Amino acid sequence: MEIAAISSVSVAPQSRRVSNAFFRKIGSVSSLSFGILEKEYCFKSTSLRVSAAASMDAVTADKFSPASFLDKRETGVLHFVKYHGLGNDFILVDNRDSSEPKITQEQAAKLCDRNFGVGADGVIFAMPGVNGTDYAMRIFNSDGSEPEMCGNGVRCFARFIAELDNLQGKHSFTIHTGAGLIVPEIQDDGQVKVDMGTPILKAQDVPTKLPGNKGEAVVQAELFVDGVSWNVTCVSMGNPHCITFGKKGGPNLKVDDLNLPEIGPKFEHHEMFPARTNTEFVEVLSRSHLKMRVWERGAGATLACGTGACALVVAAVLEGRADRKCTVDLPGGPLEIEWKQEDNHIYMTGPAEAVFYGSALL
Ligand SMILES: N[C@H](CCC[C@H](N)C(=O)O)C(=O)O
Repeated sequence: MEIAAISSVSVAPQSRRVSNAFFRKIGSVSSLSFGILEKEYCFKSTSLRVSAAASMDAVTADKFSPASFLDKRETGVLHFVKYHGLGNDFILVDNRDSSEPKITQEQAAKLCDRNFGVGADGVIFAMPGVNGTDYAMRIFNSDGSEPEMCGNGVRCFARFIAELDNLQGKHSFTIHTGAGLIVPEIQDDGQVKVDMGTPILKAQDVPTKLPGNKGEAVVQAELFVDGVSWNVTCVSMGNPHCITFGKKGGPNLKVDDLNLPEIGPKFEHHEMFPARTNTEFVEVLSRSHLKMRVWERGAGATLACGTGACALVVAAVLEGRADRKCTVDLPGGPLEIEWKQEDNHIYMTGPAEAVFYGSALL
């Protein structure tokens, strides 16, 4: 499959400038004059043309609007904006004109490839609202599978919409997702606070085949992985999570010592999780400070997982290890999580940042 050219220009600080002329040309993907570096790379059955403009003269970035860039409709070209939430990174697509994703799950997987594509943990589509919500969000993981929800992704989604609509300051949106209604609110300081809804604890709704052992919930239950017994608690945030603080009868986890690529897939594909699972390995630093590493369903080891951070606070409270308001340290940075007693909703607060605008030939 011809993956094709990827042209990207960093949305850089004010000091650097990008050219609308550059973006006008992207559609034709013609070789641009002046300082174009165009190389042909052939990898087995695929070939990839990468063209990257060197410096261009131009207007300042603040006169450049994402909407104008994303407005282009060349066939076979996908314009996107790359975002990340604590290093959990996504290709964001303005899909507000259709309820069908602009690209297939297979194309998404290829775009997420960090060598042959743009590189990302997933592709997120901003789509028209459903049943009166402002918008709808769909996401494809980097393996092409479609999860119900993404916490870091929905913070990026909120910032993406604000940029597209040139909104400044505090704004909140109602978003229809596979996990139901999700409401992110952009704070004055640029952080995004998200009402992530309520945790789902009923075993069969996580889903897990482990039997409920605390009412219908699975709390500190035994899970055998490769003959080793782990204590696990299972929580859904619309997507399934298996949370462990360590092996049965063993010492508390030191998450930095874990070999995630070795152990992660064994949890992800475990027979007790019919829809696979995200797995959070957690270290308790205090009753309000937790540290985690995550192996994500459909994405592997990521630098952060927002739904996972929410799920692990629920698990820590259920296991009596933590209070309802915690700072969760992820490899990419901290998230503030609160599981409110009064409404049973979980609130997550954290950053989301744009990195660059790009166009990919499909
Ligand atoms: N891989 C996850 C979806 C992304 C979740 C994560 N990136 C987050 O921030 O919540 C799944 O298949 O359920």
